[in-house]
This record gives sequence, structure tokens and C-alpha cells, in this order.
Amino acid sequence: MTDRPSRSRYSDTLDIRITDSSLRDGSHAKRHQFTGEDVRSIVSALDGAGVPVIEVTHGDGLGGSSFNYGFSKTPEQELIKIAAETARHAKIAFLMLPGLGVKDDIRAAHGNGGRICRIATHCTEADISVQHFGLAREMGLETVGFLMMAHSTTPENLARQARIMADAGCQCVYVVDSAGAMVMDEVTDRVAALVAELGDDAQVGFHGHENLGLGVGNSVAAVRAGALQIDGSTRRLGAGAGNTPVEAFAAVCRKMGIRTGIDVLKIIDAAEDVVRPVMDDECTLDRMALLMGHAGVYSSFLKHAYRQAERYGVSGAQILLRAGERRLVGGQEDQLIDIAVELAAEAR
Ligand SMILES: C[C@H](O)CC(=O)C(=O)O
Ligand SMILES: [Mn+2]
Repeated sequence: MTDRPSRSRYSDTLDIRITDSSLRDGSHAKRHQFTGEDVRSIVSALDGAGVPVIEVTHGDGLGGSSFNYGFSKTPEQELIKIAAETARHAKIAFLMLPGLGVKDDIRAAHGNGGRICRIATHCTEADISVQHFGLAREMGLETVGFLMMAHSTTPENLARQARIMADAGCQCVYVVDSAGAMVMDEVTDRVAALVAELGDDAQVGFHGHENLGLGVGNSVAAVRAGALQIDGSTRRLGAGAGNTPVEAFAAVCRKMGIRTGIDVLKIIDAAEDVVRPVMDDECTLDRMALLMGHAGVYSSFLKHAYRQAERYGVSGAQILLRAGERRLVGGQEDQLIDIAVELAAEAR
């Protein structure tokens, strides 16, 4: 592979490390209805295929089970525990959004076998993660920072926010394309800005969505720009049109000589035989998902938009377009109700 800084290698055995988010980002697509058995079967298959990290939590992270975001069928701490008991090699990661989850949730996830604490903030609000990174490091957890909706700020601003996370104890800061709105050069510029800012203080990661059909291409661009950790979801099981498909990305990496530690044939089988049966539907690049990428809308809004469109008899596509105009961010799911009411009033 060319164009990659020679110092960039995750470890002696891996060039990059892939985290599978199907049991966390995929929770949005499942409307947070994962069962213990779903987690057991998916973790077992991914672990057997050599996936090094598997993320398990409510789609909106620890404490996400609520009226605003949607209630979980199974308590997430129970799912984390099952995942940790099932995995033989993979580390179990969990996500938390400060304020939605609290420090006690981190302690509980650690007690249940979670080993990587991923803390997510809007891309201009890294300062709210400082105390959580401090706690996680004190507890001996590996730390990852998630700068969400990264398309909505400049590479320079994003790098400044990454510095806040790294100084607080974050070991890898992710450029998170929550809306699946970035095209390759935008990923390259942001990842490169973080790599330049962080140097050896922290690694850089990339989390993509398929809303413009660019999950794999954008992830390759991120690796070329120096990202050492990449997220994906097997069978694209994630919000919006889903995440970068792990099985396709692993196959592409193999062709490019990038070592991921994942057995391509086994992950292809896991996608088809284990993950697909758990999914309600395929995560597809249909009109609604494509509009999200086009208008820069948070992927997790998709199911909420469908729900409010049905409830108020208005167009889901119009809801998403207005959400883009209002530049809504994660946590403003209730604003979709406001938009639906507005559209219904206009129609009368
Ligand atoms: C809480 C969000 O679903 C985190 C995420 O996966 C994203 O922003 O993308
Ligand atoms: Mn996501």
C-alpha cells in the first residue's frame, strides 16, 4: 500500500484495528430491541472471525434507553456482560455520551467486562468529556473519543477539539461521519489534521456511514491519511444506510495489503448466516438514507423520522430535509416532532 506514513501501524501484528459496531450502532436499526441471544450469536461469530473489538451498548450509548431515544428490550449492562462472557479474544467496547450516561454507568460497564470506553460528544463540545476520560483511565480502561457530526466543522476546529480529548486521557480520537455526509477528501483533510495535531499523543480513528455509499472508500482514505482504528458494522447493521460493512472493508484491506487480523471468508459467512437473520431489514441506501447523507442529517434520526412521519401523516423526506436545514445534532430527536407538527400545519 502507498501514501501511508510508515510510522502508522496499530501493532506488530495489525496495521489497523477494526471495531465492529453492529451491536451498538445497529441498535438504532433494531429500535434497541436486541436480545441476549442476538448478542451471544453475533459476538461468537465475529470473535471467531478475528474481529478484535466489538462494541455493545444502546444505540445512543450508556443510559440511552429512554423516552427520547427509545427503550431497550434488554438492559444494556446485561448485553455487555453476555458479550464479555462470550468473546474469547475480542475486547468489548461500550459507548457513552456524557450527560446521557453517567460515571456510574462506566463503572457498571467495566464491572460487566467492558474494556474500552468510547466517549462521544458533538464535534465542538469535547470539553464535556474531560472528567469521563479521567475516570476511565483511572479505572485502567482503554479510551476512545468520538467527535460526532465531524462534517459540520473545519479540520482545524476538529483538531483543536481532538487535542482537548487527548489531553484529558483519550488514547484515540475518532473523526465520526455521523451523517454519512463526507466525501473522500473531507475525510482525508480531517484525519490528517488530527494526525498532525496529536502526533504520538493519541491515535486517530474513523467511523463512517453509508448514506452516500462511501463507507469503504472513506475508510480507505482515512487509513491513507494515518487513521489506525476504523469502525464498521457487519452487514452494515447500523443507523441510516448503516455503517461501513466490515466484511467488504476487510476484503478490500486484504487486497491492499493492510493487515486487519480478520478472516475474510469467516466474516463473509458471519454477515450472511448470523447477522442478517438478526436484522429486521437490510440497511439500505434508499431515498431517506440518501437524503441524510446529502443534507448532513444525523443517521440515528432515521427511525425517528419514519415514526413521526407516520404519526403526523407527513413526508419523512421533508422531515429530514428540515432537520438538515435546522442543523440538528444528536440529542435533538424531539425536534423531529416539532418539524412534523409544522409540516402538518402547513398542509392544512
Ligand atoms: C450516538 C451515535 O449513534 C454515535 C454514532 O455512531 C455516530 O454519531 O455516528
Ligand atoms: Mn454511527
